[in-house]
Amino acid sequence: MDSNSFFEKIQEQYKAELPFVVFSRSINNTIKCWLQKDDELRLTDTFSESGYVFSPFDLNQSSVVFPAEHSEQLIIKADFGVPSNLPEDKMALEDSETYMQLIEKAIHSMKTSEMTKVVLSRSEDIERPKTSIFRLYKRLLAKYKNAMVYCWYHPKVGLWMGATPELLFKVEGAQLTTISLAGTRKSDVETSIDWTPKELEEQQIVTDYISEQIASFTSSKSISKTETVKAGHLLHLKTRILARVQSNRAELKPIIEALHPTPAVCGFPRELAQEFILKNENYKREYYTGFLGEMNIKTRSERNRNRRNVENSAYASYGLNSYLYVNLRCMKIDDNHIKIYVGGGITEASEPLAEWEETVNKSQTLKSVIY
Ligand SMILES: C=C(O[C@H]1C=CC=C(C(=O)O)[C@@H]1O)C(=O)O
Repeated sequence: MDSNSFFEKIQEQYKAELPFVVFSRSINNTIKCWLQKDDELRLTDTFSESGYVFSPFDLNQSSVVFPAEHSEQLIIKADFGVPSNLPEDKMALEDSETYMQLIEKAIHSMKTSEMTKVVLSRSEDIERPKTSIFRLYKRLLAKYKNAMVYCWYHPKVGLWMGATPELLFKVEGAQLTTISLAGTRKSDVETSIDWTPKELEEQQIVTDYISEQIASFTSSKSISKTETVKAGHLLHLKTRILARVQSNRAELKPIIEALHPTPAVCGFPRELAQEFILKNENYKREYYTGFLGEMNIKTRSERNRNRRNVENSAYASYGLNSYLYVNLRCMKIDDNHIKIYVGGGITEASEPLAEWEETVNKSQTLKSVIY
């Protein structure tokens, strides 16, 4: 199937007001879609289905699933196109005061409580230009080749689009991979980055937390060196954590509960930070900083492929694979408006103005494809 017929098919689905998700996987250079055959809203809190899941930040709210048995899946080789020369951003018009006051409040609270990090966020409403959502999606794809670029739609929920740099985790058979991501800089600096102690500390909190959270059900853990990675025009600190899940069939729910929400989108300790967010942010994150992706996909894997004298088929096995991403750098789109969601990690060493500017930079990554 070529790219035109692929997108035409999704467009027809959208016109018929049927649920779909289209997403890129840069790792194997593909774009895939799931088209649900009816418009039923199916929810999950067990994460045991084989399907595509779309979950909110607050898991007390429901997660939507497109079950495999009710969906058609299509896949094409990615043709990301060339990013057009889009004008650089218009400044955020919003009043920065409210957001900076919220940061001050968090810093004050950290001085008087056990909380050491909290991720605060805000949304920005802009008018939707006449561009079709598929054009917007293709522009995002062209600009964010390393990200998981998605567009998700359900007629009873709405339309979300984003380009996330953050894997929540993937499970391939018994192999669990997750990352810790934090720290943000603009990537226009040519010289190597001198990350500040505040940024390094913020990212280390995430790595330590993840290691601890998975310790009780994994073995053979290995933690990579921390590196600087690019996400659009931003840079982040990233560490990769690998481990084996101690059972043949890795059930998703305990892993999700252990890792979501990570201190990269919530804070530390998790309960205190989550309470602070839900009480003080003054808006609903909905699916922003939730997670999304394919879960429990039966996949054939072959072991010992190099051993010529062994019949391969004897060594082929089926594992369940899941690829879940944190919903960052995302927006909710309706007929006339686009709501962009952005946030950043706050510690006691945070400077409110710099934190505000960081969220402005993050919203620019999305706005630069909208206008
Ligand atoms: C919460 C967001 O980013 C997180 C991921 C990477 C770096 C972050 C930071 O530098 O604060 C955040 O923890 C967001 O982009 O809305």
